[in-house]
Amino acid sequence: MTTAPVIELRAATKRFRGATGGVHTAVRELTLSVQPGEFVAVVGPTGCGKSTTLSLVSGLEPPSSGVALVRGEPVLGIPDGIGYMFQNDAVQPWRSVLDNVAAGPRYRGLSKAKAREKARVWVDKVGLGKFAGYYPHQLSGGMRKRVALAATLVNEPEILLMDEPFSALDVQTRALMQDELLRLWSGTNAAVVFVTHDLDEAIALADKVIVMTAGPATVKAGFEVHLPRPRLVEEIRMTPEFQSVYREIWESLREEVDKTRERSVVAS
Ligand SMILES: Nc1ncnc2c1ncn2[C@@H]1O[C@H](COP(=O)(O)OP(=O)(O)OP(=O)(O)O)[C@@H](O)[C@H]1O
Repeated sequence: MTTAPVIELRAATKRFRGATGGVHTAVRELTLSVQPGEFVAVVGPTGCGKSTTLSLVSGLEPPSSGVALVRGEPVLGIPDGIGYMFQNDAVQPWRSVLDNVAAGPRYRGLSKAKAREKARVWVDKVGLGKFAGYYPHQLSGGMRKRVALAATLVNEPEILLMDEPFSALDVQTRALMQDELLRLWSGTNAAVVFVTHDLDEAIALADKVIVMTAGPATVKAGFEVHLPRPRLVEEIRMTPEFQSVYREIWESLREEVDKTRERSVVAS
């Protein structure tokens, strides 16, 4: 059964005016749809337009032509029900772990006590129960990521936009966070769009991997990932099924990566 997509980009194009007056096309005629509860990973060569694609969904940038729809409505501002996670997380250094996580519910109008009660549940869920009173500078990078994850999920987003959220972490912490994300996401019906440079990460997490072309970004190909869930990323990567999907997608992605490299050689 197909349901109505929660996110749709229809032939969306985004042009930016450069400082010297020229026009740069970051995203070209991009068509993409994401169903409720679907985990979509977006991979593409560096600088191709992946983050701009997320900005079209979040309303940070309007398309120059084409349309961006969330829940079937054109995106005019930042739609309700969207959560974000970026490489650099907006944890607030002056707030404790608990109050960082309570900030979203407070902003949405809950009393301090209610917001903290809700936050407590998520602080526990991400395994930071004993650190609720700590401040960000007292935590490791992985723990700060957990705070950011809890602070995002406490708002129960219907859509989660993630732009290389784990790329600054060391390999082991990264795998732990990927498992943590899958575990917490599986209890929701949130649609996820997860941008990454890392094809391993994309396949381990997603139901569908979208390969973008060298910039301007458009969808080159989409690949369904039929690996069973629940998944443990370090284990699933060892399976022959994973490796065969990896080879198939890498064939497609490699051409675009090569194009980007050739362009940068010509330009230098
Ligand atoms: N606000 C802006 N004004 C002008 N140009 C922009 C703006 N935002 C992005 N661009 C340009 O659009 C192109 C695509 O950028 P974008 O950040 O979307 O790519 P990306 O695929 O996410 O990059 P990376 O892989 O490095 O994270 C780049 O050439 C970038 O310089």
